[in-house]
Amino acid sequence: MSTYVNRAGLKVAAELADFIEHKALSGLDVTAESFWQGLTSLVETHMPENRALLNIRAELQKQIDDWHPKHGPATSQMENYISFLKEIGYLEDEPASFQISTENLDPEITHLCGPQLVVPVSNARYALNAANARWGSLYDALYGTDAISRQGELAPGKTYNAIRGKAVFERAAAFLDQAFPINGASHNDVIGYSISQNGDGAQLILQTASGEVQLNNPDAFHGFSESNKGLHILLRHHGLFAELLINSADMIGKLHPAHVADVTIESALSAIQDCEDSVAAVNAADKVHIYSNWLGLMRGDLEDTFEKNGKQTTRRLNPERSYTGRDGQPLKIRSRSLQLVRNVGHLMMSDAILDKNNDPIGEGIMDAAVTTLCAMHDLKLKTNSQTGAIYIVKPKMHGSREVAFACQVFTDVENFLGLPKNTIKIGVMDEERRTSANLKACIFAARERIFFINTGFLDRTGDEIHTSMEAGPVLPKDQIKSERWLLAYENRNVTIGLSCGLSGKAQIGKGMWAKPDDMADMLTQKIGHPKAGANCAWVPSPTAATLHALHYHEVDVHAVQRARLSEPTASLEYLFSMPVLDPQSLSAEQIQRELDNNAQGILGYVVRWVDQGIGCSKVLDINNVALMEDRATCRISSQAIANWLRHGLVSQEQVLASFTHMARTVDEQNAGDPLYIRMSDNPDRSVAFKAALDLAIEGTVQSSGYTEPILHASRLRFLEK
Ligand SMILES: CC(=O)SCCNC(=O)CCNC(=O)[C@H](O)C(C)(C)COP(=O)(O)OP(=O)(O)OC[C@H]1O[C@@H](n2cnc3c(N)ncnc32)[C@H](O)[C@@H]1OP(=O)(O)O
Ligand SMILES: O=CC(=O)O
Ligand SMILES: [Mg+2]
Repeated sequence: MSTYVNRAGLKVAAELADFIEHKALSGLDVTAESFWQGLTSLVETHMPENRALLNIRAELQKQIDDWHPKHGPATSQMENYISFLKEIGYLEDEPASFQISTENLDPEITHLCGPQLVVPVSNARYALNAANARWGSLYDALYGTDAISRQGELAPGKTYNAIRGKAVFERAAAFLDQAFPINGASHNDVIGYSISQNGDGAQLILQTASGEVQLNNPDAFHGFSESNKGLHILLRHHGLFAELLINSADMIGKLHPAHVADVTIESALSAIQDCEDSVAAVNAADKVHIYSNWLGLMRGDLEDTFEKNGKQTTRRLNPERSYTGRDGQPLKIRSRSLQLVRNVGHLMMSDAILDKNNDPIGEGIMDAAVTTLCAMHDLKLKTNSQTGAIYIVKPKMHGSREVAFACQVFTDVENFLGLPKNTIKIGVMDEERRTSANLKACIFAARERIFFINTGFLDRTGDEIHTSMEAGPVLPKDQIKSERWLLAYENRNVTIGLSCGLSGKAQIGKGMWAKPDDMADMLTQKIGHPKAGANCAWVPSPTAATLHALHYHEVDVHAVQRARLSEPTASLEYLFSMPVLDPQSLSAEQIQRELDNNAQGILGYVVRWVDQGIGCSKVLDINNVALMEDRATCRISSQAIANWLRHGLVSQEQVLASFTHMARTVDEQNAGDPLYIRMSDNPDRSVAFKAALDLAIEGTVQSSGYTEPILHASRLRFLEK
């Protein structure tokens, strides 16, 4: 339990007050008094609306729950369903045609297209890595993953496998041929890359056995530099930089016919430092930890010291990259991804601050004020945004009134912190069904500050199940994702975004690649995102960013967007078309396997959340595929079980038996973790086991099917033990 201090009528956890007054405010022209006064009035003005919005969610859900038993699934009488949604205010009137008018956005948002990395900001080591993931080694990403087959003679082995290395050279050359083609030759034919300088500047020389050749587009050569690593040659295609490192003495370079020791490419153009679904932050200490890391990123002085491969390493933010431009002039290139921060949504309350009635305040309101305050350091330093913008990603909003509410909170934060109007930009997650159905109205509500829309299909799938809980049993979770509703959702997001003028002004983003170790599969599938017209799509790691970046060289996203501009928007009928499952279509074994798979995923995720405070984990599924699990994926699995329980496909005893059985499997999988606390020895005494089970058994009554309330309460119970 926190010790509180009084600040302008609020009770603030002492450690949070200390952080704000001695760290976050230090060096800014904002006094502690004005900050606390501003926060107090923010809370007083907005908490009633925050509560009202949550009540509306519950009220609408109740009416939808009541409708289905009388009428059946939406697909059985779509017209009637749509009229009903209009009547209850779930479906809003669509605004007339308009274009967004957001100003002062960085080119990483408006023009450059590339991967968007997400990272739990609670983990400084990873957060720094994400900020530095603007550039990544293509050689490392290819060599270190299944992007190059690991079979037979290509298997990585214990020491460097030169055959695998050669396959890496060839794949890298294929990339160079695609992005930087050579007149009448291939990069595979090049035996020397060099620079020639004269009074007019620098020129790239490519030597083959049959003589000198030229890039098709000589303007793709941008500059060069020399360092103790070798000669660095800077190229650019589709706005994205790539660098060849030439060094004949290097261990890798000497094996390459043209001594290319590495190909490094621009990878994560932006990174979302996440305060939401990938973190476990349940009390004032956790929030202060998160805010401190974000402050460090915004001040540029975050560092973390840790042991890696038996060596102490200190990680810091990378400095800008320096080159000599083609014109002979010094050239600075950004080395860090553009930092965005994801706040929490409107649901959760935080007792890090209590209001005048001793009630916890909206955590989203607190995040808005504190993450903006921290980002004000960058407004002075300009090492992150070059245009004076603060980028806040706002998740889990339902409909346009909730978006308008978030924007109003931002306006008031700007006012009390003395920031120009619309300094805070909003990234609207399109991840709740009511937002997808009213997307145009949602964008309209944020039209002056919106910097992205993004299809968070994981939360969105959880909400799809929860919203139609009473319609009937849902399909197994992998099948849900290939249904027509999801295609309509993804398509509508792009076409509506384009019709509201996002192209060239803001991002249309797509969702997470949730199989962090399956890079070959990602390379095949995720090109679908830029091909659909997405400026960016989420990746779980820097390596995935480097590989996904290749897709943005292959696809000209702005051309796709131009082509899709006149495409009609998929109808609501498709959006609401998720079918109910015919229970007879699944065998008892299939039902059991789906239940076990969901139970394993929930347990594997929850046990680390509750016992160790880890909000995002790699967890094996029943087929031994490592999956990224966060609160959104846990929402899907728990809602899926809750739905089958509700419709009698599984019984409560069966669910308990499955969790008990899978707890043993999860315990075995974690046997190598010295901090791990086993569940299966005594499930009745394991807070984590109970939390996992509750998420499924109590799933139908969780607000929108969210996992946060049970996870937070369970972690707090664990900490009190
Ligand atoms: C539905 C949604 O909301 S999706 C958004 C939420 N999800 C996320 O944010 C996913 C973020 N990703 C992660 O947390 C991790 O990649 C996990 C949990 C999936 C896997 O983590 P691990 O098991 O530790 O990964 P693994 O062992 O393969 O790699 C660790 C290395 O990769 C780096 N790394 C992994 N993920 C990231 C990341 N997202 N950002 C930066 N670095 C990362 C680590 O820094 C570490 O390198 P280091 O030793 O040099 O520090
Ligand atoms: O936040 C992303 C999602 O898919 O949910
Ligand atoms: Mg989400």
